[in-house]
Amino acid sequence: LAVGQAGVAKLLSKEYVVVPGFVEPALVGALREDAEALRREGCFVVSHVGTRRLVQGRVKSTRCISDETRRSETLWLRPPPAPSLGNAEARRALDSIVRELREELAALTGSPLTPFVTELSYAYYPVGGYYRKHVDVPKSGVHTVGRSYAQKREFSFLLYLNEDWREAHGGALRLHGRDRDVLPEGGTLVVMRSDSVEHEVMEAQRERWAVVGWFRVDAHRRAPEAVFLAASRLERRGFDSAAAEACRRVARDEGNDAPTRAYAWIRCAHALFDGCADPEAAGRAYAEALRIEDSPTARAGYGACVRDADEVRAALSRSGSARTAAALAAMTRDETLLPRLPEYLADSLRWLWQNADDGGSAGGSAGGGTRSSLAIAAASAGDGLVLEFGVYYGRSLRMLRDLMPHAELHGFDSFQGLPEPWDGREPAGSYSTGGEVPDDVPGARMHVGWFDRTLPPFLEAHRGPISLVHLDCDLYSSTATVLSAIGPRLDPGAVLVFDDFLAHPSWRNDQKRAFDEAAAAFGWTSYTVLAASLLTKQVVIRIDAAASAAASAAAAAR
Ligand SMILES: O=C(O)CCC(=O)C(=O)O
Ligand SMILES: [Fe+2]
Repeated sequence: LAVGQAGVAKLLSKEYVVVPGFVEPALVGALREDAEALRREGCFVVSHVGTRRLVQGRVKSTRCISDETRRSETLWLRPPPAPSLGNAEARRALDSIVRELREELAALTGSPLTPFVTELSYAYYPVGGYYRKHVDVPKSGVHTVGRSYAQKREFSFLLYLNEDWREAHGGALRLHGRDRDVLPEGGTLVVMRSDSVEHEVMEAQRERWAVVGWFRVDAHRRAPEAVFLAASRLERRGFDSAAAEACRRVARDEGNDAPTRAYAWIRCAHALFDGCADPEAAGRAYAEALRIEDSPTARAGYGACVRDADEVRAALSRSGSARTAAALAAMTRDETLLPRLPEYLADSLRWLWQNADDGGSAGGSAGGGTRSSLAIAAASAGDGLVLEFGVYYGRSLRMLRDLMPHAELHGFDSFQGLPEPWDGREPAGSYSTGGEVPDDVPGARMHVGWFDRTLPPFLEAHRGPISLVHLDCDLYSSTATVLSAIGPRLDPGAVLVFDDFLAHPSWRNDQKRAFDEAAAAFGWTSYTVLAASLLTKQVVIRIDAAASAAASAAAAAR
């Protein structure tokens, strides 16, 4: 299942490539049936033409239904249709094909195709349907809007779903200026450059079905290929040794400029520290970064890796960033440092000193990271259900899998990103995977959708105790939704890992507020902060006392 080196070479030189038999007939048939079923359910809409574009800072829309240009119907597959409709398994298979295709094209063309914003749809052309000559994106460099940042379509791809298509059926894809008509025969893949290949769908004499999609690039940041690949590997896989190695290669490449190399060392260190649990190697990578250029991030990271207390102090005190100063204060318990910190950091630290079981340096509050927080949580948790809210590409879920190989693991995510903007920092839609659901966490079950829809039926069906909950969903509202649903099911000993609890300006109004409200509602009169990190903002809390289940249920009902 690959376009292959030769195919990609063709794509680069001719701007298009045709790959017959790219997908096997069984899957083509399943997708075709899925599309037909979804159309019977009324999911398709009449296809539009035109764009919404930013022109001199204003949105200019030419989107409309134009019979002159196009007669067809579309069903967008991002976000995905409800899994109960059609054949969701076939759609999942399509998702992984599209993902692999994107990764292959990114690797072999060097285009930084972003995983976040692949567009994907089913297209249906009735008898008499057509799409007149057009290019999929104007060359002028304007970008469609409605996304968190501008991304341009780079490659268009088509996968046809029709059995035994003959020339007499019409409906060919005509590639203008290239003297080529492609019959929409089932399993045939076409990839073309979105901004240059003029094409047309000739009038179909038979119903015509296709998968149509676009891979996009971030138009503002065309990184060098290797840096992109390393970064995207980190984004998806997060913290494994291959990611560390990819970053190390970029860092050692003398052809890259100093900021790129320093950045790559820092990301390499991050992968080593958090994924490979190898602080010594991470410390060396941070030191390499510091040799290239001094930065608070590298200093803070270095400080979190080295063992020698004096060295840690030296690294942190020279970093010049408020957060590392706070980490230093946390380590040394030096209250005289508090007045020099921004109020939200001083406030975070005071809270920590009041609540942590060892008085504040819990879990090395200089900076534990996701892995060490989860490891501390896993060590304390029982053997009931383990739930993660906010899965993204699944990197922390993979860590949980490693740490708790026998636990029953469940991941919850809409895979459509944040439902609302967070704290002015992350726009709505951040952390979307474009609907991609990670399928490589062994034994983990995924629950796709908004928490308030997926959680109640889940809790109905899973009556056993809940031992560990990883709340990586940022928002007050999402965290509150989860805690109010699972609160009645948390017994003493249950462990909560919050990913963004502490040490950001609105911390008292985000996850902390959701926790305080749940503690009041469910009678968590006593709890222990097992670990906290002023650098990475995580907090691990074990509930030590809870009102009886009946009382909590009553509290939930109030
Ligand atoms: O279905 C095809 O062959 C081409 C469709 C197309 O050009 C488009 O949707 O932009
Ligand atoms: Fe097109």
